[in-house]
Amino acid sequence: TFFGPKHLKNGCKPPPGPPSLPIIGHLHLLGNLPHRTFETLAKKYGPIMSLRLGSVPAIVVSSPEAARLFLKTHDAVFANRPKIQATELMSYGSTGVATIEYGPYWRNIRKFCTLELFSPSKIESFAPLRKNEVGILVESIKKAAIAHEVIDLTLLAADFIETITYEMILGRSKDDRFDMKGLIHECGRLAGAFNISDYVPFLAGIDLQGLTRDMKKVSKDMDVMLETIMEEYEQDPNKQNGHHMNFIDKLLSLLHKPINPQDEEIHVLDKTKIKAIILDLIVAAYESTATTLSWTFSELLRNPRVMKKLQQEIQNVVGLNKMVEETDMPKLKYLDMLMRELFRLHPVAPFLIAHESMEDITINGYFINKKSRIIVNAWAIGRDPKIWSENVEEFYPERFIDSNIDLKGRDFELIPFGSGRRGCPGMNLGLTTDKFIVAQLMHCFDWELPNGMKPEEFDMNESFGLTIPRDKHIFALPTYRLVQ
Ligand code: HEM
Repeated sequence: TFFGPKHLKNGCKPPPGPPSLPIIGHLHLLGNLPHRTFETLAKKYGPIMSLRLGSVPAIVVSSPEAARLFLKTHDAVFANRPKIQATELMSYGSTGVATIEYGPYWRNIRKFCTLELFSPSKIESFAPLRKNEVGILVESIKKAAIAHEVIDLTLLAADFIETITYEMILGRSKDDRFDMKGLIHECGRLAGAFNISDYVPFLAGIDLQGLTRDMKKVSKDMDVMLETIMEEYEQDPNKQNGHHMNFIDKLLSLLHKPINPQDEEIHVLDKTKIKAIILDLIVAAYESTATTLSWTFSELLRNPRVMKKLQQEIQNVVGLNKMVEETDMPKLKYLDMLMRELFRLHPVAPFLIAHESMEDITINGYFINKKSRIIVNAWAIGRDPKIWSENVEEFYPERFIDSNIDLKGRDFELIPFGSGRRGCPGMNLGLTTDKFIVAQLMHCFDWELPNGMKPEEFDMNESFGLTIPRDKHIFALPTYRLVQ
């Protein structure tokens, strides 16, 4: 079998796993929703489980204790990202901040992004943008409410996130020449797919699933968009050259210069590297934030009790005669619990982003090969009845009343943003945006399902990619509820 004697090291075996087939290993087991398949398999084989994806060894991690071992105790060994066809083709040879291999260049670009995009003062500096755009959104929903029109909430939320992503990262208003959100959505689908070409190399040329073809197309379209944006920037006579520079200005001002002149290894930024950084950022920012919103609205529509309780809390703190401000957020304790509950059930990146081991290592007596694919099943951890009691499937924010379990990467029961070196640097930015828009839309409107649909009939089907988007859009009927 695959796990023959050569895989024994110091008498240690690889972690347990199901029997595999020749050549394809376990690829045939995955199904359409692999996070669910892996959850079922881990119940039988344990929280550190071996799989073989064609020729690639993979370890599936499915408990808080195991996640702590991989993302904290031995974080440095697992801080690499695998090079897969998706990142090679769609992220300029795996050179963006989320896809690049672990090392000094990654550290420098991550530091740059943190300083220019994710720091508390930068997040704060985008507050007027969020406020303005949420205001516009509320006005448009108000019109629909007056006309008793059902609205596509998924689309409105996606447009909102697209607009602020453009402003924050690309430093410009949304541009109707490009379907950025469509391209990003396609990137997410392709980057999350288990691509046979990655695992069974001799089949790569055949492109059985048609993924290579789709990746080439989306990367070409993305490149046209990024090239156009960068060219227009360079030709813009008003481009900033003082202290009000935005993210893309700052990045472009480093063109042909080292990103960190003090570093022992000098990495000069060229145009392709800049495109790769931007691309990874817009994909990571848009897809996760928009998907989170769509699941939050889904759970609220399906659980009118929770929606009412949230509305009541905001009403008590803010009052019905004005809109929510971001400064109200720290007072909204129920909203905070609600978001933790949301990420427990819907960690939008079910497997985080794949990690890869950089050396052979023995963990809990199990031998793990260098270059193993590490799949942390954050989705399964959120639904483990041993951690969360029997009502795991229920959307019940009150479970956090007496619980300090937080979602920021310290508590391994709840890791929607991952943890450790490769954990999400955009966490606070994403959370700030999502919480504000959820609070505002629930405060300004009552929401009902269309055509007398009952909450329990509301469809919660998922599709699968790097994130788990809803299968279908959400339609709902708003009623304005503020007195002004
Ligand atoms: C609700 C919103 C968000 C969620 C749930 C989320 C989730 C995640 C997860 C699970 C990872 C992978 C962690 C790992 O592999 O261990 C990640 C990585 C990343 N996220 Fe986020 N994210 C969100 C928002 C954002 C935003 C708004 C940005 C940027 C503006 C962003 C930028 C990134 C980047 C650059 C990485 C890669 C980090 C690295 O490889 O070093 N994320 N995110």
